[in-house]
Amino acid sequence: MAHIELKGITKTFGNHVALKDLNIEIADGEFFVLLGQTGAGKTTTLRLIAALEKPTAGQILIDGQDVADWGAAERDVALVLQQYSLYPRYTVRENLEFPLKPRIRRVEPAEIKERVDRVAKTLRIEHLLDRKTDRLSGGEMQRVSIGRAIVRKPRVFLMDEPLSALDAKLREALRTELKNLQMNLGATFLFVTHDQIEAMSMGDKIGVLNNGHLVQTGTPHEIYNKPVNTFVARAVGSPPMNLIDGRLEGGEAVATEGYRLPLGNGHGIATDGRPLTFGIRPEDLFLDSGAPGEARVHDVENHGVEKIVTLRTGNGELLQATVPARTELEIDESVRFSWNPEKVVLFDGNSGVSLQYAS
Ligand SMILES: Nc1ncnc2c1ncn2[C@@H]1O[C@H](COP(=O)(O)OP(=O)(O)OP(=O)(O)O)[C@@H](O)[C@H]1O
Repeated sequence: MAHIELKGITKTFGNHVALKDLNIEIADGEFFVLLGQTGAGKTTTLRLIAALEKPTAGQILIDGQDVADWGAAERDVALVLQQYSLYPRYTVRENLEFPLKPRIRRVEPAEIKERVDRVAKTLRIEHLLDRKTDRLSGGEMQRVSIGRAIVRKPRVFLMDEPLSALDAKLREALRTELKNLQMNLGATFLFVTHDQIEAMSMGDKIGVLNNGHLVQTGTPHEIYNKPVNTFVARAVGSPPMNLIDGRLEGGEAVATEGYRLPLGNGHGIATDGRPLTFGIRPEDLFLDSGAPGEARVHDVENHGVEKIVTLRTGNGELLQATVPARTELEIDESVRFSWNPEKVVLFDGNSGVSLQYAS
């Protein structure tokens, strides 16, 4: 197990800056998720920690030691990729034994057997041990890939979108299993994904990466409820946070559209007239015949326990609200809406930075 620290890491490829002044601290035994869109720099971060790339600037510390001169073996990290890197002609058992065979590790045959059997049991692949890996399903192959990382008992697990090639149901099941596994092993995990649901459901901490910059680090609760800017606000939550442009006037949020909604206490730093973006989660926007906002029903999606209603305001702005499934709504029906004033997040209208964090 290990504590990892990236200090001021910059990585350039020619003129292209893949990572810029990245600072991340991952505690011993923590499940840290790096969330970002394609090209954000997620894989590069993992490759730097795994000693497959060298940083252009900055330091990587493992348990407080600068590992700049350490090779992959010395760093003792396991990398699990989206594509299963298994030997197809070998059995599952042989694939699991493989990382323990190099002479450098000197693991005794009896211990190899014991470790492989234990890992197979943990991952529920005991019945597959004698099967060739090219005869496995995608989910089984990914279990074996994870197993190959676990048998080695590495200090750190680096996982590069290991679930993204699987179908939705399997992904959901493996998400839970992987999280349980990490808790049982007490291992340090750095898991990268572009899937915000994966990030929210698995991470003890999430780091949101945008274009090589780490925009925010926090618990899933902090990232969801206190996004530092409108980028993070949009990156998590499904449907995403509603962002409404407007300004503050006498304690009310005045949307550019013309409707006014109340703002609760605790928003004292906002001055009248300043351009603002009001952020409100769909679960905090509600329909009520006496409410001040006017809109028409643009779309209704039935999700079983709830409905997601898209409202079209006077100027054609689209807002989303989650309402109980029993709510009856017709497309184009005229409705009134308001929000929970305590849940509104205010962002500067120009920079998009949350006023909670702005100076
Ligand atoms: N070896 C390389 N040479 C040149 N550019 C590279 C190299 N590796 C990565 N890059 C660039 O660095 C940026 C970050 O790439 P990286 O693979 O880390 O992104 P990512 O977040 O993992 O994306 P994805 O989700 O698509 O895998 C991208 O713009 C990519 O094109």
